[in-house]
Order: sequence, then structure tokens, then C-alpha cells
Amino acid sequence: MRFAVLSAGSWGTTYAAVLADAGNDVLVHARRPEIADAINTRHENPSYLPGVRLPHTLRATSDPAQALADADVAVISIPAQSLRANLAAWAPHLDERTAVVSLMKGIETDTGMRMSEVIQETAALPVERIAVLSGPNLAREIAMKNPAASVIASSDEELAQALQAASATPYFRPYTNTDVVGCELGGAVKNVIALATGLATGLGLGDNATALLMTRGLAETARLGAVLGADPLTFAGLAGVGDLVATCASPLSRNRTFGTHLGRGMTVAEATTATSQTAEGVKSAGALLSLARRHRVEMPITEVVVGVVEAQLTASKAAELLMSRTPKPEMYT
Ligand SMILES: NC(=O)C1=CN([C@@H]2O[C@H](COP(=O)(O)OP(=O)(O)OC[C@H]3O[C@@H](n4cnc5c(N)ncnc54)[C@H](O)[C@@H]3O)[C@@H](O)[C@H]2O)C=CC1
Ligand SMILES: O=C(CO)COP(=O)(O)O
Repeated sequence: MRFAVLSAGSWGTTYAAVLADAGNDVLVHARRPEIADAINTRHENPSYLPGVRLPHTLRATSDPAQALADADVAVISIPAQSLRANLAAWAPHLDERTAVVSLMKGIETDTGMRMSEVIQETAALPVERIAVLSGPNLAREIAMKNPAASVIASSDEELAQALQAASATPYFRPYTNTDVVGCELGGAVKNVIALATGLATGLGLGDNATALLMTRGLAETARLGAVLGADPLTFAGLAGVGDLVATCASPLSRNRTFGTHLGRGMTVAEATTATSQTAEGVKSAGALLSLARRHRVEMPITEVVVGVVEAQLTASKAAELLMSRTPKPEMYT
């Protein structure tokens, strides 16, 4: 299959390499011509994956129209808040048969929309031509060809299966799912929970606190998912608990790292400078909280993370607030 991957950040480049290793014709769009040049000539992306050898068959261009020409599939991997404006510019170059796959794990702040919803609206695509890929996929590990699995979700099972076949390699094992809502929510909320586990790590609160945040974080993800129509079993899968574990436990996670910086006393501006790559949870947390409030769902961890990233709470006050909540049954809606 012919894939266009937009753009050449950590995850876009990595998934493009997976697709190239799986035998596809892949053209990556890099905003900066020097990155396209480095991928084409030196087979590396020094800005996002320094030291990683990329497949020789992987090609790049700084022209999005060239990347999209004749593409069977357009894969989008840019910061969630920039999707609408970029896709509006790219949409005229999408062929009417081209499928669109979102790799993004965020929620649009102004609208509370998931990435597949923004794609559907902005590019006026039928939902059957949209898929999302989500799972425990720390880019650098996959770029080094360490084994990983993921989930490709689409309401069109045939599309999900075609993408599964096209992106399977000896080190990358995609599963299919029809629960687009659950897969996207799992990916977006785990970033917020990773910020929380980072805060706890920065405060030196220990592994029990991390396990507490991950488990209760999954509970609040599932509560929101239930009202938005997700299948609760999705949260027991790779795009749910799988991604939560990888992101909340790994020092490679930008969200966890961002939270750790805050927990150690940096301001949000300082943590943003220190974390050069995208930490989606910082902007998506508020959108998720608004979504939860609109549906009368309690998300206490998300709520304190929003307080910290909006500089209304210190990290230690956030921990204190969570531990002093009124007693609850473990399962509540
Ligand atoms: N890095 C990872 O391990 C994984 C990341 N993701 C998700 O993939 C998405 C992209 O993340 P990464 O590739 O990691 O980010 P990154 O920060 O490594 O790369 C971002 C890419 O988007 C481009 N970009 C930045 N601002 C832009 C704008 N305003 N307009 C157009 N392009 C812009 C950059 O040039 C770069 O190519 C995020 O939603 C993230 O949550 C999902 C799974 C794994
Ligand atoms: O989504 C990821 C792993 O699955 C990457 O997480 P970070 O964006 O926090 O690095």
C-alpha cells in the first residue's frame, strides 16, 4: 500500500519506519526540509530519533501535496491542537478513496472532540474511512525494533484489518477493534494520568502512590468511557491499561517526565522548555475535565492535574486533596 505520513516527529517517523519495514511504499512529510533531507540521504531523523537507523526504503518530502499524491492511506501524527488547521490545508490533496489514520492521543480543547471526530468534520470524510491507532507505543523503543503491540480501531472492520495486515512486522503486532471511542479515550486520558504519576514521582511519593494513580486513573477513564459509549472491555486492553502502564511507568514518556518536573518544583513554563517534544496531556486535561463535567462524571485525578497545570494548585496540595476525598465504594458511576 502507498502511505503518506504527516509528520516526521517521534511517532510519525517511527510508525513510518514500521510501515516501510512491512513492505509498504511510504512517503513522510517533514515540515523542515533538512529533516526530509536527513531521512532521504542519511536514513535518520536527528531531531526526533537521534542515533536510530531508519529503513533505506523510507522516503521524505517537505511538500504535503507530494506526500499525499496517490496515497491509499494518510497517517496523521501532529500535536492534537494543531490538527484542525493543518488538516484544513491538507484536505484538498486527499483523494476521495484515501483512508485517514490518526496516531494522535489528545482531545481538542475548544470543542472537546476526539481526533477522529475532528478528522471527520474537517475533511468531510465518512466515518468508515477513518481509523485510529493506539496502544503502549513508546516511539523510541519501537524505532529500536523492540517488540510492541497496538490496536487499530475503525467502525469499518475491513479497513482495520487491511491496516493491521499492512503494519505487521516481526517487532510490531497490531490488533483490531471496532471501539474507536474507547481506544481514543484510553490514549487521551492516560496522558493525564501519566502527568499525575509524574507529579507523584517528582514528590518522591513511592510506588504504591503510582499504582494507586494508575488504577484509579483507569477507573475514571472507564467512568467517562461508559457515558460516551465506549466498550468497557477496551479499557482492559492495549489501548487502555496497556498504554496506561507503559506511559505511567516509563521515563521515556514525555507526559510523565513533564509531571515529574512539576513535582520537583518547576513551573509549567520551565517544564515546557525542558520537555522539547509534545506532552499532549497538558492541553487535553482541561478538555477532558470539561467533557466529564458536561456528562456529570467525576474525574478527581484529572481535576487536580488541571489545577496543577493551570498553576492553581501545588503538586503536594493536589496529593493532599486526592487523599482527603470522602470515602467511596471502589466501583461507582
Ligand atoms: N512519541 C510517542 O511515543 C507517541 C506519541 N503519540 C502521539 O502522537 C502524536 C504526535 O506526537 P509525537 O510524534 O510524539 O510528537 P513530536 O513532538 O515528537 O513531533 C510532533 C510533530 O508534529 C510537528 N508539529 C509540531 N507542531 C506543529 C504544528 N503546529 N503544525 C503542524 N505540525 C506540527 C512537528 O514538526 C513534528 O513533526 C501525539 O498526539 C502523541 O500523543 C502516540 C503514541 C506514541
Ligand atoms: O503514547 C505514548 C506511549 O504509548 C507516548 O507517551 P508520551 O507522549 O507521554 O511520551
